Amino acid sequence: MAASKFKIALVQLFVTANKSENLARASKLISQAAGGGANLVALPECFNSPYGTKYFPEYAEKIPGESTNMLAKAAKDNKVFLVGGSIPEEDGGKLYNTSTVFNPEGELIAKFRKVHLFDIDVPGKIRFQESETLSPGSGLVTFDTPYCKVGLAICYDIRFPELAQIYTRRGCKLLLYPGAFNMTTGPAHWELLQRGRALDNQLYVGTISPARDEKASYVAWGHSTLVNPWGEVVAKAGHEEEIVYSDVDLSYVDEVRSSIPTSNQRRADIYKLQDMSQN
Ligand SMILES: NC(=O)CCC(=O)C(=O)O
Repeated sequence: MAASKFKIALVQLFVTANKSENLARASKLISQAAGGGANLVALPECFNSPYGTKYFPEYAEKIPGESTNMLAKAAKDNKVFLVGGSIPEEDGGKLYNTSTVFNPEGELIAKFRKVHLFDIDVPGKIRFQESETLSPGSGLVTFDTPYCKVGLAICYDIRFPELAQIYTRRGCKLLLYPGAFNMTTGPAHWELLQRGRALDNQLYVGTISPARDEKASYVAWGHSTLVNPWGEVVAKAGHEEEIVYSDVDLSYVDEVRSSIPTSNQRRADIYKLQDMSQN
């Protein structure tokens, strides 16, 4: 029988422009998280490089490559499920924002390329166009653990509720979003979006941000968070480097879903959600 509780660690890594330093720090914090009892450890979006369109080509790697080799080893050495945040990936002359997941044997069990690119223009505040250098992924990705099925997406993807609904339909009880919101949208939307996805779908939602670096060209909001199926924040980081731990109680997902059974109350006669993804 599947365990109904497990411990998650959200590693809010301080990311610099030095890739080797980022990999070494990430590896150290993964070991620390495992030592703290985590069964599943997750890193932030762009954990190996600064977040910015000009950096993606410079730091992009093949998969497997230097960064994912480190992740595979860290997962195996520490016997944890490891969600490797994301890295800029190069494949076939295109660049992607890609998340990889490793099991406790160090095997790659999932690879997700950010589906919705972060292209926004908030006048006088922030303009960011990921599509200047990145291409979007074209598939949705879940992975199995002995605890539950987990749905994976990256940052801006959290703004698209259909994606979270499809993962829920596929049986996920936890959604993870490595992400790097900023000082404009972070305070306004970061927690609200997570609580919205968690409440709509009655599951756990975890987000993992880099720590805030005021000197970086893109200043991340921080505040890596875990929200429960009732829509409550159960663990939340500040903005500095830290590891946030929390228990994920899967029986609570079942309890909330049976108390307020929205998934059985949909009106398929008047609207429907269609899963077009091949994976
Ligand atoms: N890295 C991202 O996708 C940032 C998304 C973001 O900040 C938002 O407001 O959405």
